[in-house]
Amino acid sequence: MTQLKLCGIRSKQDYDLVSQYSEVDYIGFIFAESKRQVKPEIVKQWINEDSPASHVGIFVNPSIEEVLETIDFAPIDIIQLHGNESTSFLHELKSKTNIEIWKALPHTPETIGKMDNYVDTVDGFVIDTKVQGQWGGTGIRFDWDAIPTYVRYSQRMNIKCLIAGGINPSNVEECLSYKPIGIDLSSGIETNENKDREKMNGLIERMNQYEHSIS
Ligand SMILES: O=C(O)c1ccccc1NCC(=O)[C@H](O)[C@H](O)COP(=O)(O)O
Repeated sequence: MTQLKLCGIRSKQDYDLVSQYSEVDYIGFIFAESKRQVKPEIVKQWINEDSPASHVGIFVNPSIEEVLETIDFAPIDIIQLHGNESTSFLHELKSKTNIEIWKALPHTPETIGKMDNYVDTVDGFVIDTKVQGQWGGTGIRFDWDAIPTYVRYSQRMNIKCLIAGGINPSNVEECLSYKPIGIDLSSGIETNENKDREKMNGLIERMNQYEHSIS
């Protein structure tokens, strides 16, 4: 099954809702400045460390100290970087944390070249929509005809690659038809800034329907 990451958990209620679905592989928390920003000491109280899902901490151009302090508080399995972090920063971060690091990159004609720069340093990629002045969580999709190029790249390089940006229950089957390795959603499962049970049910139902239709 396609890997599933749900991001931008803002409350214990959000966390408990998304944790109910066995299909969820990754649960993400935004530690960067955002309407979805959460504090590590609060996230620690929400996380169930026995959860089969991995917990992902999202940062934008953080300092090494900021990441270290955050993961000291919150039991984070994966660091996802959404800014302009350099490869030397990533090397240093890896040596100091020794946990999985994913680099988020906006989809542009130059993205594959950028992946080449990072591929030896990171454990995975998230390809998201480029929106001027925003780092992520925009609810806007990019041209999904590009997805197979990212899939071929990640298979060739043997590295994880999730597709993000504007995926929701209504378009998830279309997205899956491009055969991404994993997908990452935030806005598409929200109503009034909370994760929404009906949208979650719709998402999982349609993902399962798609999987059955191709099996
Ligand atoms: O979601 C945010 O507010 C955010 C802010 C700053 C950096 C990254 C952010 N989100 C990262 C994610 O992994 C989102 O899931 C991804 O961008 C997809 O979001 P959406 O288009 O809303 O589904």
